[in-house]
Amino acid sequence: MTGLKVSNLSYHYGAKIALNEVSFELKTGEFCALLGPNGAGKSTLFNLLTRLFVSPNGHIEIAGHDLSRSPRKALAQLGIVFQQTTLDLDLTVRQNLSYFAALHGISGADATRRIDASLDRLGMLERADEKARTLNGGHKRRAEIARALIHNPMVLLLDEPTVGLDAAARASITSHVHDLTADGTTILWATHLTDEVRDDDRLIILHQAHILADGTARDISGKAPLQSRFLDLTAAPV
Ligand SMILES: Nc1ncnc2c1ncn2[C@@H]1O[C@H](COP(=O)(O)OP(=O)(O)OP(=O)(O)O)[C@@H](O)[C@H]1O
Repeated sequence: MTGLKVSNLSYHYGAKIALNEVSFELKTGEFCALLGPNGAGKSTLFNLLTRLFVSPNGHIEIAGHDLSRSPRKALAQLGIVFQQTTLDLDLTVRQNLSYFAALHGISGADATRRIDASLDRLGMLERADEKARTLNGGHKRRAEIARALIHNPMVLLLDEPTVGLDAAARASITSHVHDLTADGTTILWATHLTDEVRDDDRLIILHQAHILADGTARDISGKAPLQSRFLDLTAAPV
C-alpha cells in the first residue's frame, strides 16, 4: 500500500523553478530520508505536502487520498514536525499535547489515552508533567514528535528536526523516528546531514529542484562514503 505518492510535482516562484517534475512513492511504513543542500527545494516540497502552497502541476496522494480532491481526508492522515520549535514553553508537555489534541477535536479520556500512547512511543511519558521550558533540546523535539502523532497520522513529515541538537540527541531522535515505522507510519525526513541516513534507508537526493538519486542509501553511495557521494552529486549544476 502507498503511504505517500508525489507525481510530476512542479513549483515556481515567479521565474525561479523550486521543484521540477518531482515524482516518488513511499510504501506504507517506509522511512525515507530527503537529503538536499540549502535551496534544493525541500521546504517548498513540504509546503506543498501540507497544502500551505498549491501547485497547478502534479499530484499528491497521502495514504491513498488525493490532496487536491479530498484535502480533509488527506490532511487528517498527515503529521508534521517543523524545523522551529512550536511548543508553548510555559505549559507542561501534557498540556502542550492536550491543546493540540483539542484542535483535532480529541478530548477527555480519548485524549489522555492518545497522549500517553504518543509520549510512550517517544520515551517521554515520564516527562509528561514537566514544563516544556525545563526540557533539553532533544526532549523538546521528542515532545513535538509525540504531539504530531496524537491523531494517528499514517504519514509523518519532519523538516530538519535535529537542527541545533548535539550528536547524542540527534542519534536518539533518528532512532525513535525509525522505530515509528514498525506500526506502519510512513516517514519523510528532510535533512542536509548525511550522518542521519542509515544504509538501509530509502534515500532521495534533491538538488536544484530535481531528484538526482532515489534508492537505498547503500546503493546510492556505492563504495564511497555517502557524504562524498552526496558532495559529488550536488557539486555540478543540474
Ligand atoms: N519566496 C520565494 N521567492 C523566490 N524564490 C524562493 C522563495 N522561497 C524559496 N525560493 C527559492 O526556491 C529554491 C528552493 O527553496 P527551498 O526553501 O524550498 O529549499 P530548501 O531545500 O528548503 O533549502 P533550505 O535547506 O535552505 O531551507 C531556492 O533556490 C530558493 O532560493
